[in-house]
Amino acid sequence: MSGPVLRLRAVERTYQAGDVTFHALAGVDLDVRAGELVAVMGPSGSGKSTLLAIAGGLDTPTSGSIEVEGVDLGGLDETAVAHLRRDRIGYVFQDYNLVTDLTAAENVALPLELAGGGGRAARRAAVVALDEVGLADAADRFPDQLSGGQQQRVAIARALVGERRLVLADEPTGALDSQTSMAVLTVLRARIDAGASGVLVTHEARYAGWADRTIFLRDGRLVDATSERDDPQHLLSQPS
Ligand SMILES: Nc1ncnc2c1ncn2[C@@H]1O[C@H](COP(=O)(O)OP(=O)(O)OP(=O)(O)O)[C@@H](O)[C@H]1O
Repeated sequence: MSGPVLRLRAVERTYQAGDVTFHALAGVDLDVRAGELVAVMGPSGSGKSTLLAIAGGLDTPTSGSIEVEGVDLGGLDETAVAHLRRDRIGYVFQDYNLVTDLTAAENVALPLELAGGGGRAARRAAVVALDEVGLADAADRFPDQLSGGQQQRVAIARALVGERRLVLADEPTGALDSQTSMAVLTVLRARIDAGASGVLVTHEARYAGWADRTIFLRDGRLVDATSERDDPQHLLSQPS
């Protein structure tokens, strides 16, 4: 397809506290193309996780539109959004979110099995996905037998197994040391270079450097963006 994999237009998310309306997101536009990784940076409370949750159909905007591979989420009922999320979108959480009593392969196969794929085909696809993240040997291990970095690589394999081409990662390196973070980002970058699209929320400029461009949120607004492969460090020192 030629259009962006993810398209946000005029996205607003407000919370009501008595008479006061709080704008967690105040009109955000964003396009992410196939093969592109966009980093999202900004101070605590600036709306990064809200943006990701809305992009992933986990939260609903107060107004504005979200399209994933040309499908407008606003035109779908709850079940259809859940299906689109399961089939098209991979979400990577800071704390991995693996099912503890399933093996690595079973964790990765889970979204395919939930989508009605046969157990064997799902298992095969899972092993291929684990191989791509360098963990084929760990297929039969349980999460508590894997290091943090290995668990996060399993989570990335699970996020991108099957037909899903959009990965939304909310501080996936937050719980990892810097060497392990590099290994996880290398895997994520390779999947993007192979044609996936990604959004990476991070607090750290050195990790944002793995993205093609960085957008910077402040008080729910996009305040600046780097061009391709710019060093995002200057955005952090930008005065309010
Ligand atoms: N359910 C909610 N009710 C009220 N306010 C909320 C709710 N969820 C988020 N917010 C507010 O929206 C704003 C944006 O939150 P969000 O979690 O998106 O920020 P963030 O940039 O991801 O922060 P951090 O870097 O600390 O994770 C915050 O001020 C937060 O308090």
